Amino acid sequence: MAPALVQTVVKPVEIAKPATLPTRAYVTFLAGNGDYVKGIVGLAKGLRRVKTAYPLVVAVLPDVPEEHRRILENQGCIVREIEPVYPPENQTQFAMAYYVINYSKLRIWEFVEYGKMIYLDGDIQVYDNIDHLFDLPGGYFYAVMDCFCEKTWSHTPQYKIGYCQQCPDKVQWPVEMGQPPALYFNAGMFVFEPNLATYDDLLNTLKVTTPTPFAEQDFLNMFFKDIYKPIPNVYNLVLAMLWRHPENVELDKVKVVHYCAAGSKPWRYTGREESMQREDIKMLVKKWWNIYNDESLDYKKPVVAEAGDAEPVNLQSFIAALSEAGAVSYVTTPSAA
Ligand SMILES: O=c1ccn([C@@H]2O[C@H](COP(=O)(O)OP(=O)(O)O)[C@@H](O)[C@H]2O)c(=O)[nH]1
Ligand SMILES: OC[C@H]1O[C@H](O[C@@H]2[C@@H](O)[C@H](O)[C@@H](O)[C@H](O)[C@@H]2O)[C@H](O)[C@@H](O)[C@H]1O
Ligand SMILES: [Mn+2]
Repeated sequence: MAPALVQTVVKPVEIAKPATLPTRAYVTFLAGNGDYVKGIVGLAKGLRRVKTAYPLVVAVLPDVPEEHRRILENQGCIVREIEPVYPPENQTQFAMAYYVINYSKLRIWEFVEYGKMIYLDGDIQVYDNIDHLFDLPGGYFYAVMDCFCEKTWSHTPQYKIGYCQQCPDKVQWPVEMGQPPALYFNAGMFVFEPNLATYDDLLNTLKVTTPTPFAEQDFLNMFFKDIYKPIPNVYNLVLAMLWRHPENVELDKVKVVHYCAAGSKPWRYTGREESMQREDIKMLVKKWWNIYNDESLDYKKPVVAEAGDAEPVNLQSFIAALSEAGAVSYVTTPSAA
């Protein structure tokens, strides 16, 4: 006798709604049609290598060519165009002339579809998973303390007296110079919460703030001074630390490397600049290239099964599985035959 026709009545299963976790993402910034796009491809592959659970958003200025945007999308990045942000008219000598474009980073506070983001410069590589930083308590600005010992700081009083926050006891801050500088972070990596009110406040404050040599890094340090919380150097190794404060670096524990020292950008590395022949620098540049060239780390678009090519489902085992889940009660009806 033909098996009784099974008429299934599928009850909607009450699926507990997950608590609305804030959406999270890494975000970086790309300007121009030059070779920084390689930095961001390397970053995207590096994040995949450490199996991050979150996407990488790339805020691109209008001058980033279509071809570069395609390259980044093909590496699984979410490409978002932003408008440039310029500081007020000024005569400032930036530490690097191109720093003026870095103010455009401020647009990322407008990405409010994300509850929490980790910003990473395009010349950064992530060698260990740092997703746990998204669980840091809200309401603060987290970043790693910078170093004042490179020539790029020669315009500052701290450089002139040899004071650095990385070794505050080596050269005491003289009483006659007032308060030592507030803790100062490197703006190549930070954990922040996009927020429209903060965004408006940032842009309005920028309009009335005289630009200074480290451009948006100085500005962000001033703006977030009261809620800035330092996090360990392992989350943003400013390369100069290797020769300026080796006592503060345990290279095998470093999770994030920031290729910001002059001549250290891996995709432009020639080894000619000062300190660039160091064995640790050569090792870190090679490490970056190994990831950049590793095709197994390229993005693979998820295959979406077309309706036609779905595997035939064994209805009985499917129903049995549903009934086990209590989702289905079915009534047998006399067979048609
Ligand atoms: O021509 C440029 C210069 C800078 N940047 C972006 O701005 C960030 C900050 O610049 P950079 O890292 O060169 O500053 P540094 O950390 O070396 O002072 C870079 O990492 C890139 O993400 C860019 O996309 N194109
Ligand atoms: O626009 C200003 C930039 O200032 C910072 O770079 C500097 C800073 O780290 C100095 O302390 C180093 O001496 C120097 O090498 C390095 O380039 C940020 O990394 C970058 O993202 C960006 O904010
Ligand atoms: Mn950088």
